[in-house]
Formats: sequence, structure tokens, C-alpha cells
Amino acid sequence: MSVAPESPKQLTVRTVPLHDGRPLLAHLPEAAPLAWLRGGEGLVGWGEAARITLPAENGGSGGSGVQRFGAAARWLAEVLARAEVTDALDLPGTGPVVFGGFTFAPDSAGSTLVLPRVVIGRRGDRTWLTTVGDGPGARPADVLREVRPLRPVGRLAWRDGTPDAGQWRAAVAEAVARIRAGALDKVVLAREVHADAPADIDVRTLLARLSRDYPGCYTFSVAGMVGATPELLIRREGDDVTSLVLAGTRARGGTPEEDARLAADLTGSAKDVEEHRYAVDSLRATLTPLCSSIDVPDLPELLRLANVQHLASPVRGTLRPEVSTLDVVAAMHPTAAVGGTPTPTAVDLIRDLEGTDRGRYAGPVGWLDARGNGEWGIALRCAEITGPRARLFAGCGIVAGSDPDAELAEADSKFRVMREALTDGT
Ligand SMILES: C=C(O[C@H]1C=CC=C(C(=O)O)[C@@H]1O)C(=O)O
Repeated sequence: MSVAPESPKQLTVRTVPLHDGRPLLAHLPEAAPLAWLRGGEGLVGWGEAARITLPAENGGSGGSGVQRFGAAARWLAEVLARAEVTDALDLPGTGPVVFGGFTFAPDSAGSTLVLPRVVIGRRGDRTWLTTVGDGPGARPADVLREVRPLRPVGRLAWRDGTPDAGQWRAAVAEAVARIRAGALDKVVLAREVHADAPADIDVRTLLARLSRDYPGCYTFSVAGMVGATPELLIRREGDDVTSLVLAGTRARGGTPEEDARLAADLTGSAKDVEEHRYAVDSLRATLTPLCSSIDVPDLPELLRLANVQHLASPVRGTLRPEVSTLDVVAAMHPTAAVGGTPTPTAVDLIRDLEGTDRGRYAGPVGWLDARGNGEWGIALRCAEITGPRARLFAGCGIVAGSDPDAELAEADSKFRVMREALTDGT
């Protein structure tokens, strides 16, 4: 477990209104930017007042027996206990805020939470600045310095990941065979592709393109995981929670007629409706004991994004008072949109057939404030950025009626999000 060595004993946290109408991204410096943005609102942050990076849990190589969500909750409680907060706004996202990303698998190291030194947030017409620390550098005038302009990514060299496209197709066929033999109902299989840039990638460039092209998605950047996910695991404000379940996908059409045909094909497809139902059923089963009331629509709606269209079910609930946000996140992960049904069998099959560590892909990503308000998505349509390297991920829900070639094409349409964000001139 690593914690930022400079963590001070006492954390002085101040939130003040900010009268600055510029886009939030315009404030972000290039080094280790943190972001959670949707439609111009959200949070950006930088610097590290405190940080935890968790090791693999028991069972993995080098596993430590630390349960990652529980360890994160304990760390957060300790950090918040040291915070002296002055918060003039008292809104979701004001006061101390941590950004976080958890690994998909328990035996994978790297779940990370960061308390930034500076956060700028926006909700409706209100913008605020939160600083952590007492030094002269914590004054708004010092914090809001000019940042370097965004850098282009440069010419990329693309490589297939492991498994490659052919091997992944075979893995999908194997999964379909196991599902037809009755071993499980659904599994989500993912693959990766890699891109090498000529220099360190300016994550802000990717964030700017993602939030421009996917304004309805959650554009995020947390400790190197960068993407624009359409899938909201949980938003909490007070005791109210909302979630958006996605499963079932078609590409967008090149013409309005083709688009409508693909949409009708999706909503009328028994295979996709079944795939979606597994995801809704697993969410309902997980949320019901945590909520005093829950509202799940009978039928999914259509969610249209620039690259794909999905079957989508918005779910609302009221949390029981004793339940923490990280309890909910831990209980919901992995949903059937990224794991499968039944979950334990699906997760075992993912390990057998993918043969690679997903890292924080398909894990919960988001932010949390000291009152328990927060937004957590599932890290999809994303890439892990390490210096000049990008590792992109995309996965597809496999059920008895899945066709490996169609799934390969669907994964490609999901890769488009990050491929285009990484490509200059798009
Ligand atoms: C696993 C991914 O998407 C999930 C979310 C929505 C629709 C999905 C699908 O139709 O297969 C996937 O379950 C991904 O984008 O990598």
C-alpha cells in the first residue's frame, strides 16, 4: 500500500465560490490531471494532498489480504478525520473530494484514491474552488495560473493486444459453447489494443476530445485511466441513488434510415433483450437489500451515442441510512454488464478465456465527497495511459445467441471512442 509521503497531519480544506466561466478543462495542468465531466459540469482536480494505491487482494500473486473497497473506506475515513473544512457552498462535490478507480478483479493491484490539492467544480451556474493545504500556493490567485496549451498526440503505432482479434473470436465461440451447454447464462469478454505515441500523451487533449464528442457520457481521468463511459454505476445525493444499466449494442447507422433500422433491430432482438435483462436483474438483486425503495423500469429505452446505441434502463432508489456509498459500489461490482450471470462462474470464465489482467478497466471509477455524495461509473470506453503508451479496452456481453464475428465488430465500435480521442485531427 503506498500513501503520498507528504500527507500532512492536519488537512486544511477550503471551498470558495469561483467567478470564472471558462470550461473546467481550461484550468487543468498537464501533470496527472483528474477529471469527472458531463455536459460542461463536474469536477477537475490536480496535485495530491493524499493518495492510496492498493495492492492485490489475497489469492493474487503478491496478494495482501486487503479487501480493496474496505481498505479504501478506512483510508478515506482517516483522511477525512484529519480535515478541517470551511465550505461556503455545501453542495455535492464541495469540501474535500476524492477521485478513485478500482480494479476489476480482487487479485489485481492498483486500485487508487486521490485527494487532490486543488479541485474546481461546476454544477448549473455555480462554480467553486476547493484547495487543500495552508501554504501561500493555496490562494485562488496562485492556483488559477495559466496552463500550457494542449499538445497533440502525434503519430501512433497500433498493435493488437493479447489475445489478438483471432484468439478473442475463438474465446467468444468457446464462451457461447459453454453457455449453450448450460454452464452459465452470460459472460462479458474483453480485448485490448495498444498504441504507442512519439512522446508522453497529454491526457488533457484526450479529455477535451472525449467531452466534445461524448457530452452525454462521463469523461474521466483518474491516475492514468482515461475514457468516456456511458454507464453510471451509482450517483448518490443524500439518500437518493440513480443508476443507468446498459447492455445490448448496435453501431450507429451512416444515414437516418440505417440508424433507425439498427435501432429497431436492437430493440426487437431477443438476444439483446435477454443480455440486457441479466444486467437489470443483477442490479435489482444487489440494490434491493440496500434500499428502502427502488424503481426499475419494465422495458429498456434506447440510448444513442456517437459511436453506438445501447439498450438502457435508468434505475432510482432511496438508500437505507446506514449504507455508505462505497458499500453500494462494492456490492454492485461487477455488474452483469461487465461480469456476467451468474457472477462467480462468469468471473472465473473471464479469467480463463481473456488470459490478461483487466487492471482498472470495467472497474468502478468516480468521486466521493465527505457527506457521501458522489458519482461512480464503470470504466468503459477507456484506456490506461502510461507516458507515451495507451492500452485500450473493449468488451461485449456474450449470451447463447452471440455470433463471434458480430461481437468482434461490436468491440471495434466500442474501441472507436478512444481510437478517435487519440487521433489528431478528428
Ligand atoms: C463491456 C463494455 O460494454 C458493456 C456496456 C454496455 C453494453 C455492453 C454490450 O452490449 O455488450 C457491455 O455489456 C465495454 O464497452 O467494454
